Amino acid sequence: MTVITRLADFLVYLSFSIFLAVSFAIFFTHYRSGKNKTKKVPPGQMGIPWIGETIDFYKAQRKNRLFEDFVEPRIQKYGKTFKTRLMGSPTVVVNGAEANKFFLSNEFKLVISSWPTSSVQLMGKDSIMEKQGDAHRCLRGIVAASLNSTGLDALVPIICKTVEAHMEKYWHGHEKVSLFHLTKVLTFTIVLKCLFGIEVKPGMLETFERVLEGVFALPVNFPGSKFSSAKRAREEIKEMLRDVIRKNREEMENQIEDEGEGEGILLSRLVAALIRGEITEAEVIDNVVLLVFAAHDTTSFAIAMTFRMLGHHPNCYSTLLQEHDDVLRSKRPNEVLTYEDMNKMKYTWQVARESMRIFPPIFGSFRKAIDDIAYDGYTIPKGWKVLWTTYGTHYDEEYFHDPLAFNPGRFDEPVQPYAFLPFGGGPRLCAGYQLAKLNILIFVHYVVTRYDWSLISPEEPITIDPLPFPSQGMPIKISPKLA
Ligand code: HEM
Repeated sequence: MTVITRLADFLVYLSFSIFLAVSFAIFFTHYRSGKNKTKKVPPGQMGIPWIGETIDFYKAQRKNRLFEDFVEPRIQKYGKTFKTRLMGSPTVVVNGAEANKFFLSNEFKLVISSWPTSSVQLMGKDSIMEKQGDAHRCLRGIVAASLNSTGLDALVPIICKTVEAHMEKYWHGHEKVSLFHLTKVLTFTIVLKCLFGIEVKPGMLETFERVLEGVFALPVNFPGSKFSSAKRAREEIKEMLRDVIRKNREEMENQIEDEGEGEGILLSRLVAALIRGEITEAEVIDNVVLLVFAAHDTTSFAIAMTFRMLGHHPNCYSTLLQEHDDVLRSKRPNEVLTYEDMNKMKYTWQVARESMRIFPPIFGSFRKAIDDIAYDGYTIPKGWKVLWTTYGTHYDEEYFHDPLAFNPGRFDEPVQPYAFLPFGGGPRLCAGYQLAKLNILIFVHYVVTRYDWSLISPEEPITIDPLPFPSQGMPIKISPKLA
């Protein structure tokens, strides 16, 4: 056989293979789309290819009107379950207590949490938010052991001392402070120092903030982009944490025979699990980073909104003040608060919950269908995303009478499960909600018992980037109370 004949055979063979591959691809695409056509997917608009309705979504988000400008008009048009396309993914937005219960409690069975590529790269693929099944259970167990009532009992005096030192440094001698900026500094210190035993050094908060700025940015790593700056900041944090973890490990290994596992703070528990071989060093690092982010902007926004609502509702403020004066009277001078004191702050917690109902720190979050899901008479195809929202129930008359009115007393009565969910629900319920509660109650106690205060800009707009925040940092006027 000549070279030419061989070449001709080869070309025939190649053409035939290409023909088969193309036919198979066409058949497969038709079969799939035919299969999808038989499924009744929820109503809604998918918008233009790939981009879908992402621009409308972002525009509404920037104005902090995601619910009013994006979700609500579509609910009016299509109902509580509707489809759209966001950031390249077909997505079904679901609203209502039943939907929240269905999707949040079926985590790992029908859906898994699904974060944008940039979030995963910056938080780390080994963080709890990316873990499923047993790996998730293992990490959650470690976090929960530090943040259950025994762990928190020990944390209360430490948090009190941290708040006192913070006020001495940043409030004392000032007539005006930026409440939101300072609570960010405080919650950052509480997480780093109280949970991880890490001293906050100058510039650290700024480095963490640079990472946060890239969490929802396009994952393009060119010089000058938000994402590449965030990646560099993430590397710095990794180096810093690696040193802290290795030092901690060395200390614990040297004491391990006499003193057993850790001293109770979260980092010690993570390092103890590392020593036992249950988790890796990368997992410790990624989870410290994740916990700092999960804790700090959310809690500071919840605190800021609690003060905003107190500023707007003087009657609620008087009731709350009475509660704290009573707690103060039950203590000796300079005696710190205890975990039991938190139970005496019932009204304060109602005020904070009502503030989080109206201003939830987290809008909702994305899940991904791991199988075709039958829901509400529709099929959500495998691979599609599902977005559950806090606003979908928080602002719904069906669950909260006169939903836009601020009424902490509504929490006198139990709320329908999965209707009030600033902390999410199901297996991924916020692992730190008890700590967030302590932070809020303790901080409110110190401010209202030590200072008279008023909002400087009561109608300050709320912006989102990527989480909500008061656009002017929430300036307040303060003056120390006379003893
Ligand atoms: C007011 C403050 C806070 C709010 C509103 C909040 C809200 C939330 C929400 C809505 C989720 C669920 C996300 C989802 O379903 O995808 C979540 C998860 C989580 N939160 Fe919080 N959070 C707060 C404070 C904290 C604090 C103080 C910590 C820890 C120190 C923390 C640690 C976590 C962790 C580790 C998860 C992931 C749980 C998992 O995947 O199993 N959060 N949070």
